[in-house]
Amino acid sequence: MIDYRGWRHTFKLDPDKTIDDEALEAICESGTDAIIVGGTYGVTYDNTLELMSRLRRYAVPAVLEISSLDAVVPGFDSYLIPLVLNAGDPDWIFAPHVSGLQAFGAYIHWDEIIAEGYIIANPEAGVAQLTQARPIADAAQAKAYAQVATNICRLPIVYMEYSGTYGDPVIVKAAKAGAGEAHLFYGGGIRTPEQAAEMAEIADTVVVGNVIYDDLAAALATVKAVKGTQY
Ligand SMILES: CC(C)=CCC/C(C)=C/CC/C(C)=C/CC/C(C)=C/CC/C(C)=C/CC/C(C)=C/CC/C(C)=C/COP(=O)(O)OP(=O)(O)O
Ligand SMILES: O=P(O)(O)OC[C@@H](O)CO
Ligand SMILES: [Mg+2]
Repeated sequence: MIDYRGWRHTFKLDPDKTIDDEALEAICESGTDAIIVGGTYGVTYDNTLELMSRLRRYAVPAVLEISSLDAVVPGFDSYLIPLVLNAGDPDWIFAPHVSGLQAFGAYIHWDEIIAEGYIIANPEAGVAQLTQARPIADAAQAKAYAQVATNICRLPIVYMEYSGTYGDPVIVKAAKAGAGEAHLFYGGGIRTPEQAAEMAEIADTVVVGNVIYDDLAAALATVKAVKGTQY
């Protein structure tokens, strides 16, 4: 089992976006703890395989966050399996997982599988629209969702997802309080070292995504900011 509990910083690379070799090397050699490969739309077998092959030149762990059954590619160090806890369309809670087990059950190494309880808090994000995510009303509700993840579903990871926008630290703190023994990932809208450090003081692992494609130097600066943080 990969030791995600030691991760403080990760980059999330989207197979549907373009990254040249020089930028990929800078990301992989940045000192980040792991690369997560994933995205909501446009993730295919071919673009995932291509990115995985390029990532294998580097020592940094690479894990695939599965968002489509058409893009389950062997060769990653582990597989993250999202469950969207606040999905308004219940088919996003378990239906693809049942299909996935029927399709891939014989090939699964269970010690490579890590489930994540997603709480989607940016209603504008593609993933919120796809899953028809219910809005998070307030901090108390965020805490309760996190408690559902850890105390009822026994999920090892709670993922506070603000994909595309910077989150509310009050909500993230409440999710951390509810997460208990579960490991808290925070992702969304981090563009500066200050934002990275602020969320790293609350969450166990900070995930940096879209800024990689907009401003590589800003993305790289988040690593040092997170690593210098006490929490
Ligand atoms: C041969 C081999 C390798 C075997 C492996 C076996 C294996 C692991 C099988 C899988 C079994 C299984 C249980 C599969 C389930 C797969 C599945 C399709 C689950 C559904 C996942 C799900 C709920 C997806 C919805 C979207 C989602 C939560 C995506 C997560 C990533 C995410 C939120 C990205 C953010 O998107 P982004 O595009 O960055 O957003 P912006 O547009 O805002 O930037
Ligand atoms: O792309 P950003 O907004 O940095 O979010 C990171 C990650 O949480 C997306 O799933
Ligand atoms: Mg993205």
